[in-house]
Amino acid sequence: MDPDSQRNPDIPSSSQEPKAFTSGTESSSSACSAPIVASSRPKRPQRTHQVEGFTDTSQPDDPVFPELIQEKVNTSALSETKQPSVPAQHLQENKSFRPSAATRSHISTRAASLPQAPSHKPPVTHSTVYAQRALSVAGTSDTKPHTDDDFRVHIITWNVGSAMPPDDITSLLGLNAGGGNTDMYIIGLQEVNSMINKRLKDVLFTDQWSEVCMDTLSPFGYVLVTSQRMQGVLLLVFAKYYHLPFIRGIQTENTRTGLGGIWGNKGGVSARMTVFGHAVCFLNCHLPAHIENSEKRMEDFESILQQQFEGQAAMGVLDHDIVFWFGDLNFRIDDLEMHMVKAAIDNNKLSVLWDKDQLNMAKDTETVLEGFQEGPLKFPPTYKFDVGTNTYDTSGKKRKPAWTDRILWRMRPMAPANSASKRSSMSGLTSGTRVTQHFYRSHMEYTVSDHKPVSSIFTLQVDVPLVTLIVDDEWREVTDAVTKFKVAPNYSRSSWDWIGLYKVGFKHHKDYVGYTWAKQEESDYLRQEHHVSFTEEELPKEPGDYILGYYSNNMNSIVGVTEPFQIQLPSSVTSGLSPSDSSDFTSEDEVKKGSSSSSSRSATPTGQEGNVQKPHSASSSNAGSPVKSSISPEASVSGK
Ligand SMILES: O=P(O)(O)O[C@H]1[C@H](O)[C@@H](OP(=O)(O)O)[C@H](OP(=O)(O)O)[C@@H](OP(=O)(O)O)[C@H]1O
Repeated sequence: MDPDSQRNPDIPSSSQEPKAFTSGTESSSSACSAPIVASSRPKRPQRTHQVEGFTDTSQPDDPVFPELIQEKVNTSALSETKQPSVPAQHLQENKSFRPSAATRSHISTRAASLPQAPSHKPPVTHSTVYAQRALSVAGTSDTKPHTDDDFRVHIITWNVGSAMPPDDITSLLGLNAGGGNTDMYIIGLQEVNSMINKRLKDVLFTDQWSEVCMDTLSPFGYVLVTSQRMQGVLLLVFAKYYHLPFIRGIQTENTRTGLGGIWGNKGGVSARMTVFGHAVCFLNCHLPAHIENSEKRMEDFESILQQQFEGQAAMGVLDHDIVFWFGDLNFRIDDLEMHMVKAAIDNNKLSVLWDKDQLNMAKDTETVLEGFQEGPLKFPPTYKFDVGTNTYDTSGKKRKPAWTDRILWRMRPMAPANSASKRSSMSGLTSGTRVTQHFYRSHMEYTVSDHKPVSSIFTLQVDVPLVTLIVDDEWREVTDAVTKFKVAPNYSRSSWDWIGLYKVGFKHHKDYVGYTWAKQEESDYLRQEHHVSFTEEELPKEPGDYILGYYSNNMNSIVGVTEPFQIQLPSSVTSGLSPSDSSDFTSEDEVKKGSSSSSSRSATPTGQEGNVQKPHSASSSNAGSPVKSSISPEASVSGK
């Protein structure tokens, strides 16, 4: 019988599917960077004006020119802040955005070929960094709960109007109080001075905007991960330095849409990467100006979306698990006269303007905008101001105020379960990912440009693993060979679940070198945490890096893993025991030993509840290397 086909008939097959979160999708087949000049783009049916999936953004209630929001320093939180003297394991980032985050608390410090999070935060000389992490989101009226498990992404967009950077951007970055709790900063600028002589200087040296951002962020432990510039459109991606090993596959692209696609004064620059295994794309756009160009803006956006990232992770913008789209999108407020717009702003009636915002209107009709979400526009229009003031345009142009500067996001939709497309196999990718917007605001205090900057903080989370295994980072004695495990409340256990011991570099979940049943006594049912141990016979003779994997009998897959840890037992233990030395087996087990060859891949121990007493455990200590189970859990089950 094929053990892999032995699903528990009581469990519907859909619920037996593991929810894996890995990165990478098939490349879209769309043509590379061919501008779309679609005169009539597909429209989609009208829907109610509502922000899909938006949970909350907590901006102060429609203040007109709000005063700088007072930083709320939570003193009780402060008293609990993490100081650098706290042991390393308590300082470890434990973000659920990372795979198996909860399993990381055991602090494996082993270097091994499997990806692992930093075992501890390296010493930080900036003494306030840890204190700051416990504060509420800086400079905001954030009311969303967020924990250390969140991966925090702070996005800023600003049309800087060819201005020099201001001396101090700490409040823009939320660093003046409570800073340092963000994991990544994404800064999208437009109209960075790109005069020829300035560009030449910027090629030789770093441009001043990049410089000021780096200077401001580096004391807080942020480093520039990547940047992309297309004339005045600049995208900067920063991350905490200890995330660098987990930010991979970085690629950048740009699309010119100015002058029919040959000039880069308008267009989009993007950076894609996997962040802890999740494919994320950041897209900074400067779309055409002027009220009458709404349709052109959509066309250009569609053209920019044709960007294809080359290489192994060849994919388009919308193939990413999460896309953040921001910039001077240049949409304006239709219909309403200038005085009505200004009255709405002055009287704090911004909602009057929402329905006339061209982007909001386009969201209802444009297919290409489907899935893009945006928080409510509770800040006043960020364009157009007299430079150096908070006064809307008094020049001869008399531009109507507009929310030109925007930040949106999009989760990759799940393919229908029965879809035959290539992506259907990845349909679960984003099912457990959650993006929460914590605030969406403007920054009125910056006056160097005719636009105000806009920023937003997001937290990214994925489901925690169904089973969390906790193990010490070294097994030097047989008595160390213990693991604790916790199961998620929604996890359906089977008494035939087992925990396999794998040598790092294993190729298949059946390549365990030893295993033990994930026992659960009757009296255990309400316990959160369980203990199991490996006996001497189950331990490998070969020292090296190993991991434990929890195999779910119901789901036919591994649903929890540890990071690599080291096994190095004393020679007295590893001197060799013949299989017959194991006294753990019933005579029936002994009879069945022959069914599992030590040289072949072990059969999946998919135990159907049979009429044979399960062994407590099975021996893996057979002669030869790599050590294979001399008897698999499967072999111990009647009828196999
Ligand atoms: O000519 P391109 O390269 O498209 O650049 C445009 C023009 O400079 C616009 O000036 P004008 O109105 O004189 O044509 C300006 O509009 P405003 O002067 O209204 O700001 C736009 O600013 P943004 O709207 O910030 O993009 C800017 O993007």
